[in-house]
Amino acid sequence: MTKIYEKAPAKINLVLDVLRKREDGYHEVEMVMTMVDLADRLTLEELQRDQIVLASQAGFIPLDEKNLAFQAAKLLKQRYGVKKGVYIYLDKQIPVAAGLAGGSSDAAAALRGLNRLWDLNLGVPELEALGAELGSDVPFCVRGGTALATGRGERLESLESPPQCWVVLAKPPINVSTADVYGRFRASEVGVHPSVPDMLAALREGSFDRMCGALGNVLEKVTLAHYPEVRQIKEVMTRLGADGVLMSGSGPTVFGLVSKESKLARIYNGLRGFCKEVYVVRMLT
Ligand SMILES: C[C@](O)(CO)[C@H](O)COP(=O)(O)OP(=O)(O)OC[C@H]1O[C@@H](n2ccc(N)nc2=O)[C@H](O)[C@@H]1O
Ligand SMILES: Nc1ncnc2c1ncn2[C@@H]1O[C@H](COP(=O)(O)OP(=O)(O)OP(=O)(O)O)[C@@H](O)[C@H]1O
Repeated sequence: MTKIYEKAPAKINLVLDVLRKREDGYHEVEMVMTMVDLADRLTLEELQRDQIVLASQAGFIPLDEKNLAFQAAKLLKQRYGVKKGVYIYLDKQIPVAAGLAGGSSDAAAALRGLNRLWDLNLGVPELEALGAELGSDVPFCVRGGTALATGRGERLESLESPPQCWVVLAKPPINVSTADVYGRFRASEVGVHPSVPDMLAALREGSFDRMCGALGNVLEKVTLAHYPEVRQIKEVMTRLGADGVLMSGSGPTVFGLVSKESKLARIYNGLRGFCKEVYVVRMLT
């Protein structure tokens, strides 16, 4: 029996700017996103009966139609008239509702994996378009790497990888709803917007210092106002010596970019003092 394995890495937003609210309720964004090597793992196997079955060791995520990986399988079956079943095992490692696009990356991995398992022969552009039907972050998760994302997040332009560094992720024990954060966001209240051109120049030059200087996320204003613990983690990470510190996506996870390995133990131990979920990972290049 064929088994397909797919890795579903977490993403971070190096820049997240929101330009305006659109007529359709979504927001027009400009984001620079990249992948880190904290990943869920999916195993996909053909089932004898025509059914989608999802299982996971994680007790705290839905395993039915609410799961984005399940939705990805259902979408492919409907769109291409697939009469086969699939068993998907999801080894969940990415924290949930964390701003790390865990669910979106699982959906993207399911699209990639089922394209192979069911011999659908879809190209990356087609998989990205299907991904956009599942969520704004899914097309980027299909493509991977580093990209500029515009529109509601689905229009992508691949970029060079960021200069290699360590990424420390710290997630406070709260779950933040992306819809809530966008709902509370007011474009008119943003003072200074982050500079996307500056981040693009940093990546072109391969300059770690310039990348740290160009980090910015306008959703921080909303999330930090409601969750003081996110602001506190940012302050602690900065004090402990991370070179650049930012909230990812709609939060609550905060990431710190660190160039010197010798700094990591102090930052990790300092954070672990009051935050249980801390990860030290690398950027995926
Ligand atoms: C915060 C980010 O994760 C940053 O990468 C994304 O912008 C959100 O991506 P996502 O979680 O895949 O978002 P979706 O599942 O498409 O939408 C969740 C909810 O967020 C809001 N939403 C999302 C994306 C966007 N550009 N504008 C929005 O206003 C909408 O209210 C939507 O109902
Ligand atoms: N495969 C999945 N893994 C985790 N959560 C999922 C999945 N499918 C659906 N969900 C639901 O989606 C919600 C958001 O989870 P997810 O981990 O994708 O958020 P996130 O990391 O904040 O995403 P983003 O950064 O794209 O906003 C959770 O409440 C969860 O119940």
